[in-house]
This record gives sequence, C-alpha cells and structure tokens, in this order.
Amino acid sequence: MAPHTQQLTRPAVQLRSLTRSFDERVVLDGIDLDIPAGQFVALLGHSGSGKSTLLRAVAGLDHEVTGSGQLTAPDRVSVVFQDSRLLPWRRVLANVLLGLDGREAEQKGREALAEVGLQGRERAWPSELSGGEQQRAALARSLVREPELLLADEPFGALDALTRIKMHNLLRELWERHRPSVLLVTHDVDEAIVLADRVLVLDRGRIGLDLTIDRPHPRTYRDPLLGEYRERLLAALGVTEDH
Ligand SMILES: Nc1ncnc2c1ncn2[C@@H]1O[C@H](COP(=O)(O)OP(=O)(O)OP(=O)(O)O)[C@@H](O)[C@H]1O
Repeated sequence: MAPHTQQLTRPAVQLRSLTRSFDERVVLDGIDLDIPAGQFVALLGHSGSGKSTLLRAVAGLDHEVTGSGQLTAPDRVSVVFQDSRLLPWRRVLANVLLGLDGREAEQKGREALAEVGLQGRERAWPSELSGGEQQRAALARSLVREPELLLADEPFGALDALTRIKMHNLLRELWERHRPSVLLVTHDVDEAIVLADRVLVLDRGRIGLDLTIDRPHPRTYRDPLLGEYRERLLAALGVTEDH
C-alpha cells in the first residue's frame, strides 16, 4: 500500500524516487515530482509510457505492482476515469452521493449536479444520459467530496470533439471555483496546453519534460502563442509536425 501521509503544508503531491515495476518490467524509474497545492498539471506520454501507473500510484490504487520510493498525497483525493463508472442500477443523484448520507450531503450532491449542468436530471438513470452527461455526473461525484487533489485519467478520451471542448471549459471553470490540485492524464497535446498550467512528458520511466504554460485563460486552440508549446511537447514525444 502506498504510504499516504497527511500533509498540511505545501506541496500537495510529493514523489521521491518513485519506482514501479510489473514483474521484471520497470515502468516508473525513480520519479521525483512536486505538485504545489492548487496547480493544474497535465501528464503526456506515449501509450504504455506509464501515465496511468503514475496516476494510480498517487491515488493509492497500485496494489498489483512492486515499487519503492516516497509518496505524499492529500487525504481527500478524487479520481475520474475515461468511463464514468456510474452504477447502472442507481439514479444519478444516488451515484453522486455514493457512500455519503444525510440531508447536507444530498444538498451538496444537488448543488454539484447543478454546477456541472445536470440540474433536473437527479432522478435519471445513467443509461438515460449521453456520454458527455455521464462524465459530468462523474465530475459531480468527485466534486461533492471536495477533493484537494483531482486525478483524471483520460476523462474526455471517449467523447466527440465538440463535447470534449465543452468539457474542457467546464473542468477549467470547476477548477477556478474550487482550486484543487489536478493531475490530468491525456494523449492529447492540445488538451494539455489549453487546460494545464504545467505539462509533464513521461518518457522511459522518467519526467522527460516539465513545461510551464505561461498563457492567460481562457485559452483557445487557435492562440498562435500556444504553437511554440505544442512544438516543444511534440518534439519531446518524438513527433515532428511534418509527419
Ligand atoms: N496490471 C498490469 N500488469 C502488468 N503490466 C501492466 C499492468 N498495468 C500496466 N502494465 C504495463 O505497464 C506499462 C505502462 O502502462 P500504463 O497503463 O501506465 O501506460 P499509459 O501510459 O497509461 O498507457 P495508455 O496511454 O495506453 O493508457 C505498459 O507496458 C503496461 O503493459
């Protein structure tokens, strides 16, 4: 079990020489990383580079792997996955409240659903929601727990391009309002630079590039000044624009 210690001082997440292996295969090879409280960080890397492994380690969900190193993360951590993981036999509000009881919790659940634009859908079944709405409900479920750290593993990967842009705006708005630290795993360089203030590239088990995106929000894909960041990230991923 990952050693999660209560952390009252900054940074929110601290990894020291974090190593994780599956059998003989080393996936994370001595990672050092600090994420200050309230920072929005995106994690890029090739398929199989270990992004999910890193996120699962920070979430304390990596029971199958062997590993070493030190890991500090806040107590209140929420995780959102590519698939909403709503329970099909529970209505939307009941899914959001899962494990929480009482009137106060219910009120917070209703407020969280309103925040993600699902007011009036409290009694719907998950199957009655679109993919984007299901991800909104998943975000509401994480919000209601007032996370200090939000971990998101390709949360918009299965959505169409238009819905994805709406979800980007929503996620950034929620972040502005609640200011959790965020670690967002994505394949999408544009998603990373539009949303995050800092982008990491995982390469051969290490952080190959740690890039601060110094542009104001809201950002759009068309911002020409984001082009330079895109190029640096693509180069770190071994992709050149003429391919
Ligand atoms: N439960 C497991 N058992 C054995 N090997 C695993 C397990 N989970 C992941 N791996 C291996 O660890 C490596 C990193 O996987 P991980 O899922 O972290 O990569 P990723 O960067 O998130 O990939 P993707 O972008 O495709 O989701 C891969 O080679 C994968 O095969």
